[in-house]
Amino acid sequence: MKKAGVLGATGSVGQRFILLLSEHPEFELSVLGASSRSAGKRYEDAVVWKQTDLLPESARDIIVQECKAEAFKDCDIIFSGLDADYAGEIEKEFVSSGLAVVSNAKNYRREADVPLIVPIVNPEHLEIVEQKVKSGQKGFQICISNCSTAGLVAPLKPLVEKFGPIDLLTTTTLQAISGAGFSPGVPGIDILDNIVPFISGEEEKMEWETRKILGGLSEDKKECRLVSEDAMKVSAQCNRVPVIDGHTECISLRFERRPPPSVEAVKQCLREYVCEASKLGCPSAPKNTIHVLEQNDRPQPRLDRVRDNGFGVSVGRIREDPVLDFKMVVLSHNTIIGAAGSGVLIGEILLKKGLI
Ligand SMILES: NC(=O)C1=CN([C@@H]2O[C@H](COP(=O)(O)OP(=O)(O)OC[C@H]3O[C@@H](n4cnc5c(N)ncnc54)[C@H](OP(=O)(O)O)[C@@H]3O)[C@@H](O)[C@H]2O)C=CC1
Ligand SMILES: N[C@@H](CC(=O)OP(=O)(O)O)C(=O)O
Repeated sequence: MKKAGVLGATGSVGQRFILLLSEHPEFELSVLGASSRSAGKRYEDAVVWKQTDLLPESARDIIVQECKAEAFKDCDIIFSGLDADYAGEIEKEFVSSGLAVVSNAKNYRREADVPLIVPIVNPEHLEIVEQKVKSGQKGFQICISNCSTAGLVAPLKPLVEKFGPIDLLTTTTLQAISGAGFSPGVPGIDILDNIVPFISGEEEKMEWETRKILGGLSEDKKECRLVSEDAMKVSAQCNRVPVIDGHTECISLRFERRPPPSVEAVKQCLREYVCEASKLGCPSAPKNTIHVLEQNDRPQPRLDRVRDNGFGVSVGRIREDPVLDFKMVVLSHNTIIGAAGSGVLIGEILLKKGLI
């Protein structure tokens, strides 16, 4: 068993890490960290537990630590769900102390030598980490994408692989409230009977991160190369809706190549896609990476977000678009494949590759 540390263990993403790691076959929950408000307390006393699954027995009595590398020095991997206002400095100290950090925070996503990973989409970018480990470097940073971006790129990857570049892409999101975190979280008065058509920074993140995730690597495999803005124009509009978990996205896209494929070919391509983590036999990898739904009123967050335990992405209403080529509705679990689940799956891939 590898020892796992969790930073930001009391938050929305942190609680999901606790659930995913508490009975994991390869990782054991070892050290938990949060702010000084929580440090020194038993996890059960520090956390305001908001998951519908019960707080796992194995986590209850762990004493929460301050997020200092010294307390985590025996961990094989660190999963971070830290508030981005504090993640930058804390994660830097962990990496420079020789620890492997897989983070949900946005702070280092734009660094060229930091892979931005959605494990069901671009695990090949972990080659950057492989180079670092081979050269003797101990600590390294991996970032997990923004949660809406994770759902968006899942169907795009197999489509681009099979049918060539997508040059125009629009997405309108309907994002769950768990995406806004728990401290303080979205007030009931703002979201009940309502939709909020603004999520700070989200549209810019989606538009930029999509180009990094679908891009390649430099020749020496040391840096990421973005798809250029000219080659792929991405436009996102983000909305907060009264759903607890699961981000829905209405997307439209155009392929550069003419003529475009048929609707049936697009569905087939998505159905057949098997992510690398599944091929490697990672325990959390989805059986079906993409679930193509045929019912005309699906996917729906309450009904479809837990497909493949939240590691699978659902795509429905795939049809021709009179403006671009195709439109479809994508649903992904924001704290599982959009956050903590991706972290755990990245950890499993690192383990299979002997990088931790
Ligand atoms: N929620 C989601 O769906 C997604 C979130 N993310 C990102 O993941 C990260 C965590 O998000 P989320 O779980 O929603 O946020 P929360 O607000 O729910 O949790 C934040 C966590 O950070 C800890 N924290 C706050 N201040 C400090 C500090 N000064 N030092 C150490 N720890 C501190 C909190 O501990 P304490 O309880 O002690 O205050 C808590 O554990 C963010 O960077 C977010 O942007 C990314 C993708 C999806
Ligand atoms: N902004 C996302 C969650 C999030 O925190 O994303 P990021 O890590 O990119 O800031 C949401 O509100 O649903």
